[in-house]
Amino acid sequence: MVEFNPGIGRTEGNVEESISGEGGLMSMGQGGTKTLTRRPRTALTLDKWHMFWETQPVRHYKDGENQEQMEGAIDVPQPISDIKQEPYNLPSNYEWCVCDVTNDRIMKEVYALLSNNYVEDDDNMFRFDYSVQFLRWALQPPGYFPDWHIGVRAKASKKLVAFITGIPARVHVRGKLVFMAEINFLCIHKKLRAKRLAPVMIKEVTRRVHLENIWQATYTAGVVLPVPIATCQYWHRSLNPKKLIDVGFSRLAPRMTMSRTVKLYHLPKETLTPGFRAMEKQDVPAVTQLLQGYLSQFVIAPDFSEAVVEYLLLPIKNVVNSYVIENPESHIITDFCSFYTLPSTIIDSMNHTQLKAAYLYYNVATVTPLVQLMNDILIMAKLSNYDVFNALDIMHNESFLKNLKFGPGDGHLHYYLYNYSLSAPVKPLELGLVLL
Ligand SMILES: CCCCCCCCCCCCCC(=O)SCCNC(=O)CCNC(=O)[C@H](O)C(C)(C)COP(=O)(O)OP(=O)(O)OC[C@H]1O[C@@H](n2cnc3c(N)ncnc32)[C@H](O)[C@@H]1OP(=O)(O)O
Repeated sequence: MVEFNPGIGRTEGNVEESISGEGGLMSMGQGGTKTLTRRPRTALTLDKWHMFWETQPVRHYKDGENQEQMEGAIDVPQPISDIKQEPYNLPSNYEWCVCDVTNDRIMKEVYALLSNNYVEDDDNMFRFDYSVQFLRWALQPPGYFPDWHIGVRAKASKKLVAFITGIPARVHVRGKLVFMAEINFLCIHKKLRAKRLAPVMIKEVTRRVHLENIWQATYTAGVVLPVPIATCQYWHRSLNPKKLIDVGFSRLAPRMTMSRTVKLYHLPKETLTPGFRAMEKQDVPAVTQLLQGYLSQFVIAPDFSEAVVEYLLLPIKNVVNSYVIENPESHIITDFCSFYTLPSTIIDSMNHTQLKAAYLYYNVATVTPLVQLMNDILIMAKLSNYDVFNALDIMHNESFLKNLKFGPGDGHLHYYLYNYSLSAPVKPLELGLVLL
């Protein structure tokens, strides 16, 4: 999947070096097809020397991939008073800032940075286009810490050039409740790449998380770092095949015409399950119960309180869509499904600027067959003009993907834990956690 080109060598103007004295190796990736799986252009391989990651409390390849591991924290917590009180040093022409996500002007800057510099597919045809509204939702869950929304600015121009965020999360790991940070939206302006700024940003967010007495984190990435706890695959269900083919997201299959393809992906105009409707505030306790019951079977899953369910899963237009099935007679909520909205910019297309993608989020099917529930959610996405519906092969998703005409993408998404070792790797179907 990825290729390491060892010939690239050491880089100039190495930010991390100026702080920690380490050198800077860089690697280049190869092209692929169309899944955007948080894979930056510089891809990494298993046997690469990870100058930064080698120093971190994560599992390392030298530990032996299949060797039995201890389960639990790698490093014990330090006393808070021993934690470095000052931010890490940046090169002299840059400074830290907190990005106040409630501030429209600052969010415009964050949006500009991410929409021009965040994750692209290997061929640089598509780039994630997280909306301001989505970012606000993703970054302010109950109990969030404003100073975990970290920016780096150029001192002279004050231009925002890099970003990383954390949010607090309660996660069950093999039945044990662990307080964690979910780290996301690590982004460095294209002109500042390969200067070892990322390790400094990761160390700074780690420091701020530690100051809240939290010692574990979880994150996902398209790159292979030491060492994924699980590797998942994205699957894609065409909703608007003509546009997907036009913009190069998918190809016409051999011996298929456009009109046969359009017919193949046709969906009914109405959902099929009686009692299918949008989730409302009054459903929060029932949905929480459904989720808690369902998610308890997975090795890694969020601990959803009613407050978190209300925050994360009540529908917000163009951010998150959630549906329940209410039994028409008993009025009991028996099933739940949801997706979030993450469009991508189509980088160089004559006819289209944006790909509207829905990403499967959390589902629980207790009465309705999961495949039927998923068919209904596809119908809802189609009715709302999404172009494609994406799903990972986690939880029980594999059971319906092929049936509902999802096709496998080329990209993989790797899940990671920071400062937590698992006794064995986790299969995608043992994962009950979706990171945005
Ligand atoms: C307790 C609390 C703990 C909290 C922290 C938990 C950990 C959180 C970890 C962060 C989770 C983020 C989750 C997401 O947001 S995943 C999304 C990541 N973002 C993108 O892909 C956007 C486009 N790319 C970029 O903006 C840059 O290429 C980034 C910023 C990714 C790297 O910038 P750049 O290309 O200019 O590189 P560098 O010279 O500064 O630094 C090179 C070093 O950085 C390591 N690297 C490269 N990519 C990633 C990556 N995605 N996660 C972790 N490490 C990564 C790399 O292995 C090397 O270290 P080593 O191999 O030599 O050792």
